Amino acid sequence: MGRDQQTRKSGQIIAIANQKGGVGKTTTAINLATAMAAAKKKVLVFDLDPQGNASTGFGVDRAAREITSYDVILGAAHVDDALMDSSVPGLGLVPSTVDLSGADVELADLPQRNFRLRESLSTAKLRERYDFVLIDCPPSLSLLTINALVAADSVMVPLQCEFFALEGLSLLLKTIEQVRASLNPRLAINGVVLTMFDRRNNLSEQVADDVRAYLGDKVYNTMIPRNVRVSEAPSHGKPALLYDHRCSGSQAYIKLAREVLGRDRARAA
Ligand SMILES: Nc1ncnc2c1ncn2[C@@H]1O[C@H](COP(=O)(O)OP(=O)(O)OP(=O)(O)O)[C@@H](O)[C@H]1O
Repeated sequence: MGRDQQTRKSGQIIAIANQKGGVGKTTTAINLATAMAAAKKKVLVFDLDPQGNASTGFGVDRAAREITSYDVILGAAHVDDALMDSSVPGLGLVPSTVDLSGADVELADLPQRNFRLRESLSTAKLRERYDFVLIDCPPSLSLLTINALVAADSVMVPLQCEFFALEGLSLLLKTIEQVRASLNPRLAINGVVLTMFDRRNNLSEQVADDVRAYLGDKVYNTMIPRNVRVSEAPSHGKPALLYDHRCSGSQAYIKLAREVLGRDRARAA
């Protein structure tokens, strides 16, 4: 048994969230999970986005997604019934399909509607079985995202280095605060990851400086560069780390995983 498995009581559930679309949530879920698995961690990616891009990005064909996160969150299936092996050793996946887009309306009428995911994950004892569970959230502050924030120990926020980045962030931080106050007091901010950073663009630098001035050490030192290999990888059904592990994007996700694991060890100690 590894040293940090002896010292840490339980695995961490991390919601990867930002209500803004296209900021790198799915790309971060796929590649951070892969880099963690390469570091010998047991990782589960829970696809909670009806677009199902995390599932596609791991090469899971839509036709193969029989039991999905939709069934799990509505309580119609156990996590283990939906669990699939991904193309990465040691990395499991709960896939999603477009069915999940109807879940918000269905959840609204159910008892304990904010706690459905927490209940399903704890029934499956995922904290005892995995070092990390990464939940890929949809681009909204819907009941799905609230369920993820209620189930999680912490939130990781990918933030695209562009002009309106900070505007959306304050709404997200307010939502996290509300969830902490009423539904999940232990919810922490795991960290903010700056994505699609473009060194040649002054605006990218400016946004990164502003975010660091505003959030201090909540922001990871590692920035994910804009890199065409990262955007090509999903169409090959592979994480960027398997598609081209030497590209700058893959290397950045390996660095980010080291930083996340280092912070996790420090927290556990
Ligand atoms: N570092 C990067 N370099 C180049 N392209 C990237 C990078 N990160 C993400 N992309 C591309 O940007 C687009 C949006 O990324 P992604 O799907 O990860 O964002 P998202 O926040 O999950 O989106 P949504 O909100 O729609 O779920 C995708 O086409 C992805 O391939």
